Amino acid sequence: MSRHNPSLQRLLAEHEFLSLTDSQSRFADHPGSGLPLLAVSTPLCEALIAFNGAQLLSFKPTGGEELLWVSPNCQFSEGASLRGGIPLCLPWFGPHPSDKSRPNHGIARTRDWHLTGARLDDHQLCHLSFEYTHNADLLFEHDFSATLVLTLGLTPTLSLHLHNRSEETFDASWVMHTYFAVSDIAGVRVEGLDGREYADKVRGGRYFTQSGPITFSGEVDRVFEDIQLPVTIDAGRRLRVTGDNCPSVVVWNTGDQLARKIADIGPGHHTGYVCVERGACLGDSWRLAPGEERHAEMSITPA
Ligand SMILES: O=P(O)(O)OC[C@H]1O[C@H](O)[C@H](O)[C@@H](O)[C@@H]1O
Repeated sequence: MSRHNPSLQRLLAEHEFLSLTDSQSRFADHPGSGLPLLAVSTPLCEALIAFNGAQLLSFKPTGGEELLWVSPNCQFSEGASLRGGIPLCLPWFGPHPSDKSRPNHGIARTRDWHLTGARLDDHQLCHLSFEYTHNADLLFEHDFSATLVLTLGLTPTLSLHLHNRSEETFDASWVMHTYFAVSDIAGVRVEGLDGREYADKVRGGRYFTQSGPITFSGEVDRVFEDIQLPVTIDAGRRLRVTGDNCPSVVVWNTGDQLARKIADIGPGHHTGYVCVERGACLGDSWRLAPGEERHAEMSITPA
């Protein structure tokens, strides 16, 4: 388990801005057996990260509001997929392309990641590196390593480095699946996709053209490819989601009906979040040759 790894113990001892905490004290009354969390406290922000998935669960700029939503029914257990924050879906997005029995959205979000680096720079930006090393197994047959670097200032930036350590070429699709906290989904608009084609997962993956901003009056599950520009969320506050090498944008909310059927969301809780995800999936997926490394970055800023 991550909390026993020597590099974590050394980094905790070296850096006052880092401490260990747990889900029971930070997310009281949530189901599950509990998880260790890394707490970050700097002059610019407060944040919580689960080693399970290297998942940013909470981010609050100093003097500002919480950016991320965590479901009141999020199950905090080792190896669970945590419903909220920014899960990293990797090395496949959605159902596995050829074997539907494998977990949705790959394996990275449910594995244990190691904190391998931490520093606070001269501008008080906190840089954290988390690593996951995958040795071929029954769920994904290729060796790879992934590094997720979180840069936390008044805003968060997440960088992904993916390295094919195997001797074969493989395809990877992935997204940073951000759950943004909103006061009511009914008033949310997602802008910047007008006129673009999307695969509508609510209508069997068929393609349609977006007209105007995306609004939410029921289930929305749209995948846009080849989007180079930022996307803006208008939810009272305005947030810009910018990607570098993140050409895919996924916009998701369950709506009322589907929320009732998903145990870790539950009746009425769809109103508190909107997912606007950036990455590389469908036709934007990555093909990595043996030894190849690729890099991508997503940042979230006020618009
Ligand atoms: O329930 P999960 O496996 O976490 O997936 C949650 C959602 O993720 C994405 O946004 C997909 O486009 C949705 O189709 C999916 O339902």
